[in-house]
Amino acid sequence: MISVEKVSKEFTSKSGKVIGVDNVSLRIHKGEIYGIVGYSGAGKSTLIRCMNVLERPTSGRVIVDGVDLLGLSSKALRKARLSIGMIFQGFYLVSSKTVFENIAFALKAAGVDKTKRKERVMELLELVGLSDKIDHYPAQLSGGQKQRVSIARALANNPKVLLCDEATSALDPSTTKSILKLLKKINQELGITIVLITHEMEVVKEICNRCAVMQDGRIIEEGPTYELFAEPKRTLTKQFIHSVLDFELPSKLVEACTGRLVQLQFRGKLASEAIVSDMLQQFKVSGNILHGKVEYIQEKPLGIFIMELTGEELEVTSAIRYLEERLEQVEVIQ
Ligand SMILES: Nc1ncnc2c1ncn2[C@@H]1O[C@H](COP(=O)(O)OP(=O)(O)OP(=O)(O)O)[C@@H](O)[C@H]1O
Repeated sequence: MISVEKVSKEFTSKSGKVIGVDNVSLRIHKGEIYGIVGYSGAGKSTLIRCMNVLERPTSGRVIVDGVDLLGLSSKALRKARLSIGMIFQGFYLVSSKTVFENIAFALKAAGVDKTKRKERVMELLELVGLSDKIDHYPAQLSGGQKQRVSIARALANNPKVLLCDEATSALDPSTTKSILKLLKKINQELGITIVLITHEMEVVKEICNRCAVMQDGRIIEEGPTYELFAEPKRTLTKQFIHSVLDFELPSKLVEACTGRLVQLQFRGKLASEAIVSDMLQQFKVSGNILHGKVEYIQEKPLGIFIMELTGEELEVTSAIRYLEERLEQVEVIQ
């Protein structure tokens, strides 16, 4: 659906040239929710803005739904952009216009007649759950409601793609969840391909089928979300994953441990199998779970547990080997 081919974007500022995006190639498939994660300044906004040519790449190609956007005239580009909706962290609603007018404006700009506009706005407000706010002004809405209006506006002309530029970054965690749920519904029910950029791995974990990690204008790692969480390769990816999955034991607790501390990772259906209890039955060791967490990523479980194993040295070593043979990841941490 979206093909970004060797795209670079260079800015010229007073202090010289700045590279926003550095030779990025990406393929985003029809119907998926694709996340791009990175810290501030990584180039995420520039990259997503290249996808609808709000930012014109210095080099490379951007193809959306088979159309090479950089080869289009201004008029043809305006038309092509109707199939690419976009929402932003700051909502960008017109404060002097009501919810109805904010959404109807996008339809009017696309030449939709008055009766159809009314019908479509009602339909969109129903979809985003704001039918009762049709005559409200943006100032009378919460942040989450404003984002719902901007989603309705972005969907007004039936786009095939929705680009989300830090769409939940200004929202509290529970409002973030409700907006992510709405995006998922839009993806599933309307089949709209969604690209979102974020600095929060939690957002990626929640809804993205695949994701990319960006640093210094480049994509440094990419893949299905579950695989990235289970087996991150790059240091930065690990840092992002740890913000969701990791936990630290209090140092006093670690110091007081007399046995061996192991960190176990369970993946997929293995998470529900009784490997640990089998191990405890087969070896003369006792196991004390000190910490544990199971995250569901794309509905597949990924669990991490820290256990203290105590017993005769040989038994503990054999028990660890038993676990190593059955689990994807076993790390002796002390
Ligand atoms: N219009 C511009 N002029 C000059 N430099 C720019 C411009 N826009 C972005 N940059 C630079 O390009 C790099 C990437 O910025 P970008 O905003 O894309 O990053 P980001 O990952 O989206 O970060 P943030 O989340 O803070 O917006 C930064 O070094 C930034 O300073």
